[in-house]
Amino acid sequence: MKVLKFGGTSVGSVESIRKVAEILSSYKKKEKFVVVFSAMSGITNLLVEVGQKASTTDISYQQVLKTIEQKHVSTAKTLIDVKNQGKVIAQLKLILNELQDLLHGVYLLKELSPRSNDLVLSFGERLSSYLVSEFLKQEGVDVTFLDARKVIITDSSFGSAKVDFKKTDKAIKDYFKDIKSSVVTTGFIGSTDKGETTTLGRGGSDYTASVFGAALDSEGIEIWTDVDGIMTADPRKVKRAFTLPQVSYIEAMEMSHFGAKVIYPPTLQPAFKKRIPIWIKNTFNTAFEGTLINEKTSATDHSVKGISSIENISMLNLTGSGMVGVPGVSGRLFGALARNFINVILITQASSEHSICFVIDSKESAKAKDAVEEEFEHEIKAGKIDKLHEKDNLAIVAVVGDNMRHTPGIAGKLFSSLGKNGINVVAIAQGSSEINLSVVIGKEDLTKALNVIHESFFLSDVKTINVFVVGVGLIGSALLKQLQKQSTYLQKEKGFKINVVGLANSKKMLINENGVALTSWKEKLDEGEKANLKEFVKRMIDLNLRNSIFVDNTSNKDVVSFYHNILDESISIVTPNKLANSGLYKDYQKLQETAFKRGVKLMYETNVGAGLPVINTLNDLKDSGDKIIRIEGVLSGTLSYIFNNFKGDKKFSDIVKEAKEKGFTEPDPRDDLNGKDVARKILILSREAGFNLEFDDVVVENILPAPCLKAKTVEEFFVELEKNNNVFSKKRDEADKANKVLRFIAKLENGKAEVSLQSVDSTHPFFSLSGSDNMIAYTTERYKERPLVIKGPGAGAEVTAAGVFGDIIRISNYLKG
Ligand SMILES: NC(=O)C1=CN([C@@H]2O[C@H](COP(=O)(O)OP(=O)(O)OC[C@H]3O[C@@H](n4cnc5c(N)ncnc54)[C@H](O)[C@@H]3O)[C@@H](O)[C@H]2O)C=CC1
Ligand SMILES: N[C@@H](CC=O)C(=O)O
Ligand code: NA
Repeated sequence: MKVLKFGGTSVGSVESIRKVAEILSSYKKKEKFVVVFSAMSGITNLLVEVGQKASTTDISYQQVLKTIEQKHVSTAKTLIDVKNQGKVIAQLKLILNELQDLLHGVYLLKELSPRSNDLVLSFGERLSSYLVSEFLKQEGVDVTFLDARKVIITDSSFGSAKVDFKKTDKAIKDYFKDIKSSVVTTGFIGSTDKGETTTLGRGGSDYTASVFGAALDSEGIEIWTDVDGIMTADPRKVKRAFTLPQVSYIEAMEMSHFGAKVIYPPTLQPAFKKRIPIWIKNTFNTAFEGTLINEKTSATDHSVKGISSIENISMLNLTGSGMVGVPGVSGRLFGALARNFINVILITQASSEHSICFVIDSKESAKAKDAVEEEFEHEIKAGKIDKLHEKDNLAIVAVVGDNMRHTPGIAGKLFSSLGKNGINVVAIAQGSSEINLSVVIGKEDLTKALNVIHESFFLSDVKTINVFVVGVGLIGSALLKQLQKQSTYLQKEKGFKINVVGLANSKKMLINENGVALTSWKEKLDEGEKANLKEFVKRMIDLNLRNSIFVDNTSNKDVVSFYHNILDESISIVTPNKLANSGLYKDYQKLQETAFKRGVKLMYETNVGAGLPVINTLNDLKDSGDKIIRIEGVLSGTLSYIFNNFKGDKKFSDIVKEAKEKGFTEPDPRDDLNGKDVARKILILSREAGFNLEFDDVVVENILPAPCLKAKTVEEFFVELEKNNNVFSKKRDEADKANKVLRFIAKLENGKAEVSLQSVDSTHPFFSLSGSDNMIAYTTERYKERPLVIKGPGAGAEVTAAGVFGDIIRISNYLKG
């Protein structure tokens, strides 16, 4: 015979009771069943309140009682046909009168003993079960009502009474001998030998179902609730959590120990013991198959089955030299906690024996501290043991699964995914059963940790990368376009989804945790709020999303001033902006160190040669042990374009304008022409090559006449440049006479960097450059005779955005791995 149990929400309203009847109607023809009901949702809380009020002579208990009465009577009026209503309501009133008399007694006595409290609470199940049983009969389901107090025999520990299985099993079996119909019974309650009403404690109705199931050797128990079953993680924190079709008894125990509200597994122990399968089903989604809990997890199932968590915990640490090698310290410690009824959630002790850590509910930390310090009073006075050290605002995350046993790599995966997201692990515990691995972390990191772990273990197919983009000008907007175009490919082929969470330019900003639609980002940003960089960065940090990347597509100094803080918060950075790496050497070094310390990435391939692999190549050479002898290059797309096209047929100023229109120049083209942009690039390459240079160490030849430099705006600059065209044609003519061309060349040799305009002849490798090509030649110990050369377009929106995109992909691969 099957045993079913419906929780409070399933009998909480007329509509849900109708659903229950529908579900049970489908059983009636097939087989008999036992069905256990909880109190209507909200009623148990009202019963607690009404008892409290009566015992403190608060006469408003009568109002609460009225509310309880109304809820049941009005439900009966709607559900029960007129011809039966009188009888059913009279019976409900009879039960309610008994409650009223009881509360009157409590009111007079000004006392609510645990015994009378249990009696008060019992009315919730008695009322709901009776009412639903009458409705079922009316709907043609053949049931008999049984007050479970007649068969569930307990001791007298009121509040959480222990079932006497011998007597209970016999009573249940005896009762069912003569019963021809299905049976409706009350969850949560039992009675002592002497007939005193008791309650079974937390999750009591599940327990009732389990007790019946075990006594009747049931073929299965169905727990009907308002969710689809046991999920991989708390769906309020992990949006992509999903229902597990099957878990083992042990997995169910481990998972819901940490706060899963679906079931309270200790109450299912009697059923576990008899290996009775249990289904968790949703009253409001009957088509869904729910979760089956049975003996064994399939060998092919995920190694990690679920992730559970508990919040608001504190960690206490008992330390002291007097503990090492002294037996009995832990016995005394945990004895003191037990005597004070403090539940210990997790324990760790390092093999140095110098300290014992334990984790408890934060609410109990003051009590625990007192208890332990009292226990070790003498040792503390003698300086052998220190006072308890307390750490609050913590959370526990645990991964659980039968198949974790003997599967190497789980801990590695867990810790590396946490580490890459900057989540600090405060303590670790794994039982030798290997089916639960718990980590203690800061409470503020809980949601991030759950999502990171969930993605690592369950969604290895697609990982979310959260991107915050500042600067949506030429490069930024080209990047967004590329991101949008590649989105499907990246999800399908690379296994990550790039979620653009934040967007900002100098006027507006926008943050949307679910991702900004890249087809309409411009309109969305226009409707956004006023830009405030500090606030933007703060919100990004506060959101604390997993796998976050900050992308700076500006040429702005203020944005750079946030880099350190961003990296320190374990957020990676990608940028084409050269200012961070060409500022003071100590700042450059600090950023590198912070990124390394936090396990995140700072990537800037586009700082030199736009999308060309200039910086990555240099790092590969260096990392593989090569030594850089000389770096020589045309490092400016703008200057390359200008001099490649300055052949006498066009004015110099017009070619500069063309370079700007083609998107090669810096926002202010003077940054290119004054040699500064190239100086920054050779400085960055020098630093990457291992030289500790400052910007002022780079010898720069400026080719711009003073009036051009002084001009206040870019427009004014062009006016001045036009006036000075002859300065440039003169240089060109001189070179031409010698069969040479002008090239703006950067060089690093013997630790010295310089940039200058040179005339080169046809034997020089830079002679034949065209378009906006950059060319970089690395002469190294391994590439000594002929240098390693990188050549190609070194400026422009598409190639630069592609380089930024490449860095984002590299970081995504790293975070994913
Ligand atoms: N154009 C090219 O070929 C290459 C450019 N780069 C670099 O790429 C970066 C971007 O260049 P472009 O897109 O051409 O510049 P742009 O002037 O077109 O765009 C700059 C963007 O940054 C925003 N911005 C500026 N200050 C800001 C602030 N304080 N807060 C928020 N947003 C701010 C602007 O509103 C704009 O959206 C520069 O650092 C440049 O050196 C690097 C390699 C090649
Ligand atoms: N303005 C720069 C763009 C790339 O850094 C250039 O012209 O090279
Ligand atoms: Na590059």
